[in-house]
Amino acid sequence: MRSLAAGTRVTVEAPATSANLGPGFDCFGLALDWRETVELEVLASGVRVDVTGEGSDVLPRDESHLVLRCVTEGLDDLGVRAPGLGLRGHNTIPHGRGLGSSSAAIVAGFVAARALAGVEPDARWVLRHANRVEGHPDNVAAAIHGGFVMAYGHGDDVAVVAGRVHPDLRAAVAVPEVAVETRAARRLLPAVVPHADAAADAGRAALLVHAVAEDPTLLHAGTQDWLHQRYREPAMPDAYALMARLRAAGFAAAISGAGPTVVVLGTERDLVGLEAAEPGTRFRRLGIGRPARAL
Ligand SMILES: Nc1ncnc2c1ncn2[C@@H]1O[C@H](COP(=O)(O)OP(=O)(O)O)[C@@H](O)[C@H]1O
Ligand SMILES: N[C@@H](CCOP(=O)(O)O)C(=O)O
Repeated sequence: MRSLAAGTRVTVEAPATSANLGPGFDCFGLALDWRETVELEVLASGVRVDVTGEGSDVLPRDESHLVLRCVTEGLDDLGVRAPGLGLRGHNTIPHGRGLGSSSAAIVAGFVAARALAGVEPDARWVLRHANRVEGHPDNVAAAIHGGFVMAYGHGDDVAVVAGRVHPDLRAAVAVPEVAVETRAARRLLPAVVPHADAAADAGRAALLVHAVAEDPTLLHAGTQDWLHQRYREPAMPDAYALMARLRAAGFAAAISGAGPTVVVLGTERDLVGLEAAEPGTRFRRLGIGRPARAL
């Protein structure tokens, strides 16, 4: 196994992502223009972790840190060893809000592993590893490719197609203070759903691909879901109610990922009335995000 020289370093940036977008459960992912960076350095020995921003009060400072775990797993797979590792995380994506913080961390770790090992970037390799760690491919695929993606496959056999994004597409997110763990939100989903709901979601998912690519006027119809959001309402009643009110007012609102953030899609013009519709709520407007990359 090749050993890396102490002092080898890389900085990686990865975007926040919004998954599902209504009917695309575990398939659709949208990268947002909201990034965080992490610096990795090969040390002569030991582990050093320094974190600022989101999660800095709770994240582990040892080798169990999610980014470090992915760097180590990636290096291992590449037949490379780091005698020690230092990490400096500049975290901006809030955790457990449905904005893909864990996927950003995981993807950053695998991208960093290849850069530290001095091998060329490989999106398929990162997707395979990141999907295995995350357990669902939508956020990691969007973080790897940027823009709008459709991830598909079964288990480890995962692939992704990048969809076209209309140049005027924007997102607005309302991010609650409270976190909901993705794992907990997944446990709320039923094992069986009515055939009519599955069929309706499939139709809306197809429509959403067209709406995102060509026709933002169809975003409201295209973000309608019957398969998962309603089952998660008990874990995020306020977010669910906000989404329902926004939809009733004509906005293309959905629960972002496993929630509780509410994401609204539209052109800049479509999003103008958000604050007037929900005076107590702060919306952050975002463009579409770039792929994760070593800087
Ligand atoms: N930058 C990071 N560094 C280390 N761990 C992280 C980072 N971002 C997220 N995590 C881990 O992922 C968890 C959040 O994952 P999850 O429940 O899937 O929510 P999210 O929707 O934010 O991805 C955090 O509690 C933390 O354990
Ligand atoms: N398809 C997943 C997406 C989870 O996204 P996250 O940003 O909440 O981790 C799900 O809905 O469980």
